[in-house]
Amino acid sequence: MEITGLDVHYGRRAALRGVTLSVAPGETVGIIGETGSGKSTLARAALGLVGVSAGSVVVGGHDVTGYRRRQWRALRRKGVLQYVFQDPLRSLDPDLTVVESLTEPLLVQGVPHAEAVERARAFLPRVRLTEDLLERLPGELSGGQRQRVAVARALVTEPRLVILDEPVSALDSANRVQILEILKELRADGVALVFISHDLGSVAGIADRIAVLYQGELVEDGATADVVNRPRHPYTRLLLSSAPTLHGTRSDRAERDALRALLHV
Ligand SMILES: Nc1ncnc2c1ncn2[C@@H]1O[C@H](COP(=O)(O)OP(=O)(O)OP(=O)(O)O)[C@@H](O)[C@H]1O
Repeated sequence: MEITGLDVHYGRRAALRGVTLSVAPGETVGIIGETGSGKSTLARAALGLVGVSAGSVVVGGHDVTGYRRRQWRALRRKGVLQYVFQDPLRSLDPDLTVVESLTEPLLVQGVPHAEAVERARAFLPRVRLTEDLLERLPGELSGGQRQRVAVARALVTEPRLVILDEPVSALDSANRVQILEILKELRADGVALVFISHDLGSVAGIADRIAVLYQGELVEDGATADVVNRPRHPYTRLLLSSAPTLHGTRSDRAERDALRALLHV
């Protein structure tokens, strides 16, 4: 995915300004930022769910910037990109059983029914789900199971790119760790992941690169180790000092306060 000079407005208010970001095949890019920084807007723009006022978005070689709804449907049908939202109930149709949710994207691609069911079954162990759940509705699953179904649905078509918007934020810590482990394993298939989170700690263990959004602008973009060990922007330093587990020590509150003052937050 190549995002270049992207501006998105809600009415007259800019939610994103001049955002440029590329995601290489098979790469995992973490996008972090506080609430309101524009993370979900970036995800929505990349998925064609919100109009852009300037710049371009290219996904899998397709310039999708001016795509209409019908073109988006055709692109999704090709299985180029998929998504997982924070609330699995938004990624899953509440009236479809697990097996129906998992086979639907394959059937849309023209995969025969029996083969789709077989591929759905075969995918279950990869997301630590068992076959006895196949006939359940999303409402009959735990939150962690639901999110694992949402991840399986996104990946069962073997897309080239998956955008995950706060995929672990609604989960307890055990389920969070489990989903992060599952995502790490799934990366081995060569899928590119865009992992959006307000929590640097969730992203740092999985991302090859980290991009930092601050008030609608990308203020930092680099290899994870560089961003964590040598952050350039004061806002990144603030995020790091608020995630003490990354460095194994409790950070200095005075430094945090000084950074906050610098950033006016
Ligand atoms: N549909 C909308 N209409 C008007 N303004 C919106 C809309 N959606 C988001 N915004 C505004 O755009 C800015 C960016 O919002 P966005 O949801 O992208 O941020 P975020 O970083 O994903 O935040 P959060 O972590 O809380 O989800 C915010 O100021 C928000 O109030």
